[in-house]
Order: sequence, then structure tokens, then C-alpha cells
Amino acid sequence: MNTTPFDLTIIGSGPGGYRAAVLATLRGQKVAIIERATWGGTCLNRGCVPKKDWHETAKWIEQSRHFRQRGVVGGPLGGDMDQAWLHQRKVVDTVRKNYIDYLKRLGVQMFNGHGRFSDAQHIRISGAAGTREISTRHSIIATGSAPLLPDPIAPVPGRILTSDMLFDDGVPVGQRVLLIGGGVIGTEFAYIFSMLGKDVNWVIHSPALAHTFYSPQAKDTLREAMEALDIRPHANFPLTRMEAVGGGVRAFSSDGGMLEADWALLATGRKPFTDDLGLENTAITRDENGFVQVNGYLETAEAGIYAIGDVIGPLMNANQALADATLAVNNIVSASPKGRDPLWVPELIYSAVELARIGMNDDQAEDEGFEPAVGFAAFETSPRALGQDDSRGFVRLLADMDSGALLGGEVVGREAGELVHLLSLSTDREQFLRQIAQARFNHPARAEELLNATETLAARWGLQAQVFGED
Ligand SMILES: Cc1cc2nc3c(=O)[nH]c(=O)nc-3n(C[C@H](O)[C@H](O)[C@H](O)COP(=O)(O)OP(=O)(O)OC[C@H]3O[C@@H](n4cnc5c(N)ncnc54)[C@H](O)[C@@H]3O)c2cc1C
Ligand SMILES: NC(=O)c1ccc[n+]([C@@H]2O[C@H](COP(=O)([O-])OP(=O)(O)OC[C@H]3O[C@@H](n4cnc5c(N)ncnc54)[C@H](O)[C@@H]3O)[C@@H](O)[C@H]2O)c1
Repeated sequence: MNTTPFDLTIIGSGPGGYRAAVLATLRGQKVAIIERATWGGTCLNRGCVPKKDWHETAKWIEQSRHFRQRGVVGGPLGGDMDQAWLHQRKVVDTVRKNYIDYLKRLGVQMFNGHGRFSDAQHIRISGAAGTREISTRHSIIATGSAPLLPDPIAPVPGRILTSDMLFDDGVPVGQRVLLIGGGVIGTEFAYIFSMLGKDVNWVIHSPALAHTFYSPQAKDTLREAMEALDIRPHANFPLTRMEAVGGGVRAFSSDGGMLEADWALLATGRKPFTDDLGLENTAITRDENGFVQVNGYLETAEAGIYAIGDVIGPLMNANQALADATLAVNNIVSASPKGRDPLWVPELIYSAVELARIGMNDDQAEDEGFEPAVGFAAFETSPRALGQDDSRGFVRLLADMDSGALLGGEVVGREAGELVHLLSLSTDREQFLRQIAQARFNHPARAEELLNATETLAARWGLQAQVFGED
């Protein structure tokens, strides 16, 4: 038995685990990280990074429809998914190599293998190199999630795929794709596959993005952008069963319907992954959906063990995993623990338009007893957006009617995923709109719509003193 004591051991190398390892090392801890599969987790290998690579390609293809009127000769362009798969793989491999190099340079001890708690201070690692046990003062569980399939549907390689299989194994042969699910992955891939030239039959069983916190205006903008590209979900197909047949796949509905395609992608949710983690050897508990239970400081029921990211939910995105990692490391290292504020983490969707949000939406603000003042600025008059031939979308801010404190915000449209950072920068939300009103902006730029939304909000809701600093 190897009893080398680590200050911190992290199980899982996704965005949560990776960031925790880097940050804890930079803060002077002796750190180990354990990964059972490919270094980088879901986000790098099968999620955010390859998906955004494809989204970029999809946008180029869509934008090529404007080439002629802009004076660009050639186009519109078409897609080649096989080449697009190879491209994302090259990007992913490069990012992974950079990640691994950085961990090594920092001196993080990296273990390839499956980690399992023997007890709260000991973790057994089983891998190709055999089995060993390490001891540790603190641990972070960052074991992520796995695809959730509706019973009794099971994956069939090359025919009935999860997004994990698509990125691991490549794009199956065939033009006709059945895409199941109206959540985040369904909404993103309906656009990506369509732009990359597939014939997509997109099946949803509740309105697209029904369970998300985006405003009705945001969802309408996305729906209109999708319809303009002829991407429409198929809403009346209560899926019961699927089968792989010959060279394709069939899906059946409870009302006797049948759909056929060359292959299918199931985007029906993900579930926390804690298989064989040895939680029974600790005091750690899970809820009825399998999420590891933590308190507001990300501590599990076992002293010294924290959990972060998808494995604690309920929101499963890399931004939350990264924010959790920062918090857990702080709470391990520092004498001043900080509480989790899941609302103040940006959420993004990359589809026919980008949707970005942070903080409360209208309903959440009202539930908290606020009467929100709304500031709105559309990109349709933005000189920058008009010059980009893409004036869809808007900036929408919510502020407290009395204090002018920022409660939340939404950016919809091109580059929303970058612009939302302006909203996440401020730690002083009371002063945020005043800071925006006093900031200096580049012109013409999309970010100016944040200033417009702030000024409109101040004028419309009588918050001039709070925002402009007048008496
Ligand atoms: C198709 C797709 C697109 C996405 N796009 C985005 C996006 O654009 N933006 C965004 O914010 N989020 C996105 N997400 C979500 C994002 O990928 C996840 O929220 C994020 O990866 C969660 O990070 P994590 O660190 O909690 O876990 P993961 O990234 O899932 O990593 C967990 C790691 O732990 C390892 N592990 C598990 N158990 C053990 C064990 N016992 N021993 C050792 N290792 C173990 C696993 O092998 C895995 O590598 C996307 C997800 C998908 C599926
Ligand atoms: N940009 C991002 O941050 C990003 C991108 C992709 C994925 N993710 C995360 O990954 C996770 C998985 O994404 P997802 O889209 O698979 O899950 P999701 O929870 O967002 O959506 C699942 C969808 O599947 C539908 N569904 C479930 N069973 C069904 C059935 N039998 N027939 C038809 N539809 C059915 C649900 O109604 C829902 O619309 C989510 O937590 C998501 O937040 C995040």
C-alpha cells in the first residue's frame, strides 16, 4: 500500500476536476488527480469544445448565404460532417495535450485509473498499471455525468447514438438523422446537423428548451431563427421504442406512428455518474436522482470530501463545474469559506442564435419579492450587427426597482457567449449599472447595446440617480 499523503485528491478530470487541480496547486497544495477514461472529461472530449468547433463551422455555412450580397464571390457553402468530425478531433487532441502538459508542469500527480473510496482518507486506483491506494486529507468528487436514455431504448453503435458515442466513434454513414430531445443538446444539434448538410427529423415531446430559464423573447428569437432555416421540431411523436434495422433505424410512437432514418442521436438528458465510487465506505449521500448531496459550501456529508459539477447538479454545464471548482478549492484552502451562488454563473446555448443568461429571470426575481425594472436594447439598430448581416437578438437587463441593483441579464444573438461576460464581471451588483453607464465603449460594437439597455432602464424606471449618479 502506498501511503503518500496528498493535501487534495480529485476524482475526475473534466472542467471541474481539472480546474480544481490547477487552482489548488497554484494555492500551494500537494494535489493528485485520477481519471478513468480520456483526460479532459465530457466538456473537452464530447461536449463544449467539439460542439463549439462544429457550431463555428455551421455559422460559416449559414453566413455564406449572404456572400453574394456582400460582394463575396462563390457560395453558398455546404457541409461535410466527416471532415468536421476530423477537425474537432484535432482541436480536442491539441487542447488535451495542452491540459496534460500544464498539469505536469505544475507538478500535479496524475493517475490513470478508476478511483474508489476505501474510506474517507483513502482512495484505491485501479488501472492498466495495476492497483494502488493513496491517502489524502481532502478529496473532491468531480465524476460528472453519463447519458440518460428513456427506457427501454438502448444505444446501438453506428445506429442509435448518444452524443458521447458520436464524438468518440465518428459520424455514422447516412444522410437522414433522427434527433430525439428538445433540450439543450437537441436545440444545438438540430442547427449544427442541418447546416452541415444532414436531413434532420427533430422529435421533441415538450416545447424546445421548456425546462430552461431563458425568457419567452429569447426562445421566440431562437425559434424564428430556426424556422428561417427551415428547422422545425416534430412535436407529436410520443416515442416508445426504437430499433436498428438493416442499414437504418426506426422509432415508434405510442399512437402507432413510425419514423425511419439512417441513424439517430438521443439527446434525452444526462444523469450523475457515481458508479463503483465506494460511496458506501463513506458517509456521503445521494438524492433520489443519484446526485451527490452537498451543502452550500460544496461539502458532502463526509468531512473533508467535497463534490462539484455535473455529479451534484441540478444544472449540468461546464461553467457551473468551473465555478464549483473555484469555490471548493477556496473552501479547502482558506479560513473564509464561501457559499455557492449557482444563479450567478453564465448559461449558454449555441444554436441558430446564441442564447446567454446570468442571474435571475423575471419569475425568479418576482418569487424573491423583487419588482424588476427591465432594460432592453435590440441589435436591429446596432451598426456593428447590421454590418455583420446579423441583427437578430437583444440585450435584456433586470434590476431592482428601488436600488437599481442588477438582478439578472440575458444576451441573445451573435457573440452572446462573449458579451455575457460583461454581466458576470461585477462582484458589486448594486453598483453594476452605474459602472456600465460610466464605462467607455468601442464603437461600433455589439457591447454598446449593454450600455443602451442600461440607459433605457434608468430612464424608463426612474432610476437616473442610481444609474447616472444624479441627485
Ligand atoms: C454534447 C454536449 C455539449 C455540451 N456543451 C456545453 C457547453 O457548450 N457549455 C457548457 O457549459 N457545458 C456544456 N456541456 C456540459 C459539460 O460538458 C458538462 O457540464 C461538464 O463536462 C461537467 O464537468 P464535470 O467536471 O462535472 O464532469 P465531466 O466533464 O463529465 O468529467 C468527469 C470525469 O470523471 C471521470 N470519472 C468518473 N468516475 C471516475 C472514477 N471513479 N475514477 C476516475 N475518473 C472518473 C470521467 O471519466 C470523466 O472524465 C455539454 C455537454 C454535452 C454532452
Ligand atoms: N451549452 C450548454 O451549456 C450545454 C450544451 C449541451 C448539453 N448541456 C448539458 O448536458 C445535459 C444533457 O443535455 P440534453 O439536451 O440531453 O438534456 P436536457 O435535460 O437539456 O433535455 C432533455 C430533453 O429530452 C427530452 N426527452 C426526455 N425523454 C424523452 C423521450 N422519451 N422522447 C422525447 N424527448 C424526450 C426532454 O423533454 C428534454 O427536452 C444537460 O444538463 C445540458 O444542460 C449543456
